[in-house]
Amino acid sequence: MGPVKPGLPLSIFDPVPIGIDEFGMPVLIRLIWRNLLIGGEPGAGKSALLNVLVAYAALCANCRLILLDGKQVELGQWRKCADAFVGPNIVQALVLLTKLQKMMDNRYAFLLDCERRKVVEKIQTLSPVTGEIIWVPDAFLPYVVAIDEIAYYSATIGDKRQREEFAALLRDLVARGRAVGIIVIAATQRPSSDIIPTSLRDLFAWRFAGRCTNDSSSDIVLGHGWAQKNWSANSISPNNPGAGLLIAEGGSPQLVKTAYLDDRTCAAIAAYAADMRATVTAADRRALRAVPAAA
Ligand SMILES: Nc1ncnc2c1ncn2[C@@H]1O[C@H](COP(=O)(O)OP(=O)(O)OP(=O)(O)O)[C@@H](O)[C@H]1O
Repeated sequence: MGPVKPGLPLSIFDPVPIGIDEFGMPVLIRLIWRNLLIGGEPGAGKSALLNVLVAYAALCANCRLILLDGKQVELGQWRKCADAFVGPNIVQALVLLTKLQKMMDNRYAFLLDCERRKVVEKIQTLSPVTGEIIWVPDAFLPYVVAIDEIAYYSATIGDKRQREEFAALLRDLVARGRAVGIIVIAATQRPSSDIIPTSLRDLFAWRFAGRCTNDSSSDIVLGHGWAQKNWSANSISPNNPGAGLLIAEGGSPQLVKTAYLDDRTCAAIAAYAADMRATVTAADRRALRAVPAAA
């Protein structure tokens, strides 16, 4: 594959297409400065949605990927596109999240020094060559942190102290990571209050509930009271994987059927994205996006 042409990689700052609504219209969500919680019973289509989002992120030259997957095979196809891939190993997961936490603190210190509040796609600067005003990418790239099964790390493997440490680190990343470009997308097949306490759920601005076994599980993902207003993911047919209720920009649940990438398609996109990411070095990333301010 030849060098990547300007404009070809996607941008993590753009809205991400995830599926269609009841009218067949495309549904897009903006991931930057947001986190997404995905819940639902086994087979509801959580990993499928996670794969769609990871595929998009992999195709973005301006974001990095971190993957945690206790089963390894749900996100394993994207490991060549990722800066880090952690399987069923709580120690590695803790080391990784601790590093991310440190990076988050450093990024905040940087923003404070620059008197800025959040990472942006491009900033204006003077070209050292021509002296004209140009747009260049921000000093650091966003990270998409995808976790396929929170409960595996926070309630299954390791000892109690390690599980609690995982939960605390995750909560901190979800609570503080947005402004510095850390986007957490976390899935769980156990939407119960011990895995997703309200205080953690409420930190996720975007939420997707695939079919849930009862109204209270649906409320644990979407937020208390939605089932009472007839928005329950329990009403979704078990024969309709990928259908779910999404809370995003509009603030109210919306019925969505997510896109689906089969294994072959994921493999093809992952191979392409890995190639593209290897080609687009840090310098290329700057050059790709450094266009005159008037453009
Ligand atoms: N959007 C979709 N359109 C069509 N089929 C889908 C869609 N999403 C999922 N499926 C089908 O449902 C199956 C289960 O999906 P998936 O593995 O994503 O579920 P899950 O909720 O992650 O399950 P688990 O919790 O057991 O990991 C897929 O193998 C696929 O056949």
